[in-house]
Amino acid sequence: MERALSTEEIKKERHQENEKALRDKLMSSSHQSSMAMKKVLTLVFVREPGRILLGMKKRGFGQGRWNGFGGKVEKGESITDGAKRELLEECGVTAKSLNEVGLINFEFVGDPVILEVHVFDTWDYMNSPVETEEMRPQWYGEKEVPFGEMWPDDEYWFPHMLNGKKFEAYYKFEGMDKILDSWIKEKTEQTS
Ligand SMILES: CNc1ncnc2c1ncn2[C@@H]1O[C@H](COP(=O)(O)OP(=O)(O)OP(=O)(O)O)[C@@H](O)[C@H]1O
Repeated sequence: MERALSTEEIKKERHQENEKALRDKLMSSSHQSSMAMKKVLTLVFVREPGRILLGMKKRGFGQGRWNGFGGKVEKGESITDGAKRELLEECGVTAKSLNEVGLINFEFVGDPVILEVHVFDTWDYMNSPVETEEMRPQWYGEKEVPFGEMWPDDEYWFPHMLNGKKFEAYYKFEGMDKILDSWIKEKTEQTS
């Protein structure tokens, strides 16, 4: 017959259980981080007083949604060079300078790839936007941004950008429409 455990023995057992739980947690998180892959992307918004340039994505990831211009940073390219290249390729605009406005990490349930999106804006650019195979550009008043036809995260961080505030944010998606978890923090510096 099993005898009752003493208080000391119970404590020891609990301690061992906690240790094991902690070990499992650490192992699974280091496992995850060794599995996790990052894809570095850019997102650029052309600004003018009171209005912002958006593009309707005509194909690929985010098709059918209004967004800024951007895409994957290529090997050997700096993030800002990648941002400028995508802006030019997607709507014919050349940014003379870019302001860093935000950094967003996106996670999709079931996908080990984390998207690290570097968000920029520019007030200093050349050429009028033109439609390309990838994007149909359109100016929107800052108060008429069509959040209903954009990525659902946009409505949370756009106000920070429109107010000239830098931010860092995280969104965990289930599918393309549902945000399960998120945080956002504003940086103290002003961008404009
Ligand atoms: C999940 N919530 C999101 N909210 C807002 N914006 C998001 C986003 N997720 C991705 N984005 C942006 O969408 C573009 C995709 O670019 P994407 O077409 O994949 O890149 P690129 O043009 O290099 O691809 P191809 O090489 O043509 O396949 C890129 O600007 C990226 O920053």
